[in-house]
Amino acid sequence: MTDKPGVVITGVSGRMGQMLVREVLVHDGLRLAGALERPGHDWVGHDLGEAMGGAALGVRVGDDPLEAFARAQAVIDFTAPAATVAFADLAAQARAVHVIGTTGLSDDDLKRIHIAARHAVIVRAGNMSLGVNLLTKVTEQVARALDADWDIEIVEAHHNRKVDAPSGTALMLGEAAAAGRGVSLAEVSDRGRDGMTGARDKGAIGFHAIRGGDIVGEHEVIFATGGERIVIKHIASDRALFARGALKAALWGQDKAPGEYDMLDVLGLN
Ligand SMILES: NC(=O)C1=CN([C@@H]2O[C@H](COP(=O)(O)OP(=O)(O)OC[C@H]3O[C@@H](n4cnc5c(N)ncnc54)[C@H](OP(=O)(O)O)[C@@H]3O)[C@@H](O)[C@H]2O)C=CC1
Ligand SMILES: O=C(O)C1=N[C@H](C(=O)O)C[C@H](O)C1
Repeated sequence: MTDKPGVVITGVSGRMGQMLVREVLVHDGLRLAGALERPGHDWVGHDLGEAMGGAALGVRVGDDPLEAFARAQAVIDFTAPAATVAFADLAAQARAVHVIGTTGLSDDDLKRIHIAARHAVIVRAGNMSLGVNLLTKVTEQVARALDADWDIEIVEAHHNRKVDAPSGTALMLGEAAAAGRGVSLAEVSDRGRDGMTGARDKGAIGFHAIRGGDIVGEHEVIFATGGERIVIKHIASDRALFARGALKAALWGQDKAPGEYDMLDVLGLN
């Protein structure tokens, strides 16, 4: 059926890029409209299916985002901050829904994404899974119920290829805990202690990152006080759940007004 919204996948040779291809090919409501890699990448000009080591798909890997976005209704983007910011401008020009999974974005990057969202729908989340998004709601509620005698620490674990820390998910959970406590995360955040740090600051929200092997993604929020501890944990064991969340967002965004949205909007948890 050609009237299904067409999706372009950026960074298509990446861990998430390839997972997104597999998931969109079996999706009932979306079709694969294009695949992109950066200019000079080995896959550019080759059939996507063959580049992935399988049968030909009849989709050639391109390196021209504007040309690809013009033929699509959605762009799904799990790449790197510099690429994502450039894609946000181009997706907005093409009026395509831009689903952003990329993490490690700076405040300047977020400002540029915010500007692009004046003209198109952008759905951005550091984690596209239902479980983690639900966990942010739970974290916010628990933090609201407890006072600053309860120390909050967030521990995340990922594979050894991950380039940013804390993870986007850890930051989402930190924001949720700070919102529940009625404070600004920027003011209380304490990242990766080392050396003679002194005693813990009351009210701090601590972040710790483990990197090793092929860990897909694990996040723990610890609320600790004298004599007791509450630990809330999410374990992702399959990247397909992030890809499925992103495809859900691409479809959800089709009839929305331009603006910035997140997975809580898509999942109806807001
Ligand atoms: N929100 C969520 O639910 C999730 C988010 N992520 C995030 O998604 C991002 C990607 O993760 P992952 O797939 O593991 O990473 P990979 O490194 O496996 O893939 C990234 C892909 O993006 C490409 N890329 C990087 N820079 C550019 C550029 N300037 N132009 C075009 N393509 C570019 C890379 O190409 P090259 O190899 O040539 O550099 C690569 O193909 C990370 O930020 C990660 O944190 C991951 C999982 C879930
Ligand atoms: O880089 C990854 O792999 C992941 N990144 C996201 C993050 O930074 O939180 C989501 C997931 O945990 C996997």
